[in-house]
Amino acid sequence: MFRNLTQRFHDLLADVHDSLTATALEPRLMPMPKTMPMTMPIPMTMPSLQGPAAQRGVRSSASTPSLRSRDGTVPNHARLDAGGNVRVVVRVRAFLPREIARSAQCLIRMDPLSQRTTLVAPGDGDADPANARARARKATVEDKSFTFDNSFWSHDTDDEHYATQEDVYDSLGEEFLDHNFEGYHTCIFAYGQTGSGKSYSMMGTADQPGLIPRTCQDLFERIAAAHDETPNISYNVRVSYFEVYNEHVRDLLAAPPAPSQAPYYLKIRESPTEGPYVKDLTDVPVRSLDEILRHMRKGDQSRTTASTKMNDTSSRSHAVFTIMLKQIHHDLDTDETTERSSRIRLVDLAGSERAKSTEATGQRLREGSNINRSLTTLGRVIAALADPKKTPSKKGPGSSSVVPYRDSILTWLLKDSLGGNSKTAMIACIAPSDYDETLSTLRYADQAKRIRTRAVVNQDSISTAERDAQIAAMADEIRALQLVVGDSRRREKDAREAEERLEDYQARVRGLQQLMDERSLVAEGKIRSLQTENEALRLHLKLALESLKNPIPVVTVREVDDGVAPNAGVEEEDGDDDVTATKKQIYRDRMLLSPKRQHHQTPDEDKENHTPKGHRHSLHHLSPDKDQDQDDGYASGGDNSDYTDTEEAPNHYEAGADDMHEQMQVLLRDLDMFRRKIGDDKSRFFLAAAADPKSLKPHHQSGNTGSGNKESLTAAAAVAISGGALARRRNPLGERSNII
Ligand SMILES: Nc1ncnc2c1ncn2[C@@H]1O[C@H](COP(=O)(O)OP(=O)(O)OP(=O)(O)O)[C@@H](O)[C@H]1O
Repeated sequence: MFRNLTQRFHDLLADVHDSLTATALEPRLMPMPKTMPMTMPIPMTMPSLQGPAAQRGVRSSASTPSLRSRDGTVPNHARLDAGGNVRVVVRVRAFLPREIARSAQCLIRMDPLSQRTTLVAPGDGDADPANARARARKATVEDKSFTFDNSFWSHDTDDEHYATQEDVYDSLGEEFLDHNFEGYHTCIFAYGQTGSGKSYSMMGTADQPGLIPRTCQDLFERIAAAHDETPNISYNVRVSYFEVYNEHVRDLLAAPPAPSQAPYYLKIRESPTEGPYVKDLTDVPVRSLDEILRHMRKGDQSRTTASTKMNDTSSRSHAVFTIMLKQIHHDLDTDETTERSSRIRLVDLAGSERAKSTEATGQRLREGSNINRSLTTLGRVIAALADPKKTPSKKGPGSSSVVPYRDSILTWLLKDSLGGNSKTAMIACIAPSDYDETLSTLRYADQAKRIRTRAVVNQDSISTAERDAQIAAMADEIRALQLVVGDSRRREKDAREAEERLEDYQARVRGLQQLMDERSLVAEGKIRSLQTENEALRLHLKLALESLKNPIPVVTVREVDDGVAPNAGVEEEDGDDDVTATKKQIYRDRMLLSPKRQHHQTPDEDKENHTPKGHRHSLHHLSPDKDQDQDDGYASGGDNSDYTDTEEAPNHYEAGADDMHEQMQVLLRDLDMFRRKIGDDKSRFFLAAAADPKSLKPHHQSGNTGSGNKESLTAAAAVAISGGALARRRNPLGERSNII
């Protein structure tokens, strides 16, 4: 009956396993590298992996074997245990030369069966100065025992339970890499006081590679093996490496800044799906072990380390090496694509330190202070996660506690790993002889054991139809984006051309504007010239009119009195027709100014003859009074002396009329000629102004404007005066208005 029950139990377990496996993971996606031949070359930098140690089995009595059995299959309970506690292992290192020198005693005991670690209180024989304080509290100091998932005894190489680097990897690293291939995020971080062996466990040395290089090697071995087994799986591996130094994030894979440049720090952002992440962090795709090891070494060299009294190469920062693994599997039977993404986070924390022990000063002291502060926050986070009920909540009793992730950069960045979607392990590194520091580390580790995380498989499956729909949607999006890009390029080109056209247009407008300005200057000059010429012409005409209105006859009264012939009284001017005309005019005036003719003189003429003062003297004979009162030679000569005989008078008048007619004919010809002359003057004047306005300018611009202009005007006036005088003389019967 018992056998039946056992059989039923096994059957039931098998059913549950099958159904869960079918719903959770595609078995073919799980690579089984240990059964596969080693196809990846093993680098020379990892000799231990090629030696006998690589061939031997796990022999650390203090560690449990990997969850993955040696035949390459993954135990089912590992797959079912998605959520779980933080896995905590403790590792004690060997004595360092300085500890041997001071005859330090090993205070650590480990039970390989129970995985119990015991810290022994320093006894009376312990003279180690590091335990002076503990010895001083002798009454309260006692042995302390803690049980962990693994207790790695790495103190004495001769001990049969000695845990090598390989043992640590096989017990912890290998199992966590299994989880990564299953699709879980994982995190392994090393914690402990300075010089306790964290960097040694995580990075190792050239001949004793630690957890990180071994994980990288195993990763690429498994990928190579999986490719050989199932070619329809493709893998994508990316790596990043950063450090948190003095509460700043530095990219360890980026080119280091020049010595003169300030260090470049990265910012932290938080995504709703991925949680906190480092913005702009270098994320390098890697295809081989060599490549990833090269990046690891490069980042390791960039890491901030310094020599302290406690450690020659003390890490002054928390270093985070991250591997992103993506597995894409296409099932040909179902035509379904499955994608798993997992993150492998390997953290080498800076060590807690006492300023007194390290004797740090200056920058080292400041680093130590920052390290301790962030580790204290880590302790509070661990405490809050380990005992949520004990942690006070801001929302009051009963509500979920607030974990102070954001109190330090380290805890903020490790938020997901410490209390979220991750399978997490802590390697608590302890020195063999420092009671107080080791006790502190063991307490941390013991608390961390109680932290539960909620790891989930990060897997997406899509059917062919969904994938086709996604591809179609993406193709549509690409087409739309191409259109947008094409459109914006076209618009950009149009805008550029329009801009060029506008510039060309503006240049032309500027040219035209300049031309207009120049022409306007020329036109202004012309206008000024014309105005000047116009003024000159006005003056010319005015003088001509004045002259016409006030003719200046040259009369010598005495000669007339002396009975000289009509022409005798006129002053001679050589070769001047006008003089001849004047003489004739004088004679005509004599003739006209006889008492008979005086009746025909118009009142206007009478008035005009009185205006210019100078002329009045020469014209006073026109007044009837003057004719009677004064003997000016015209009246007496004309009326009384020459024609006393009334019978001879008509003949004399007839002869005079004939003479006058003849004189009038002459005068009319002269008048006609004068008109033409005036017309010529006028036309010449305007033609000259129109053809070349500047030609008239010198009168104004030559600097002797006064004299030049005067001369010109005088000449014009002279012409006008003479012409006007002639016209006036030749137009005694009111034809003045027709002259010009
Ligand atoms: N298991 C071990 N076996 C042999 N040597 C070890 C072991 N662990 C640590 N050491 C040695 O101890 C010294 C200090 O180790 P390590 O530098 O790893 O300490 P750490 O905890 O990283 O210190 P820090 O926090 O100051 O960086 C190194 O010389 C290292 O080689």
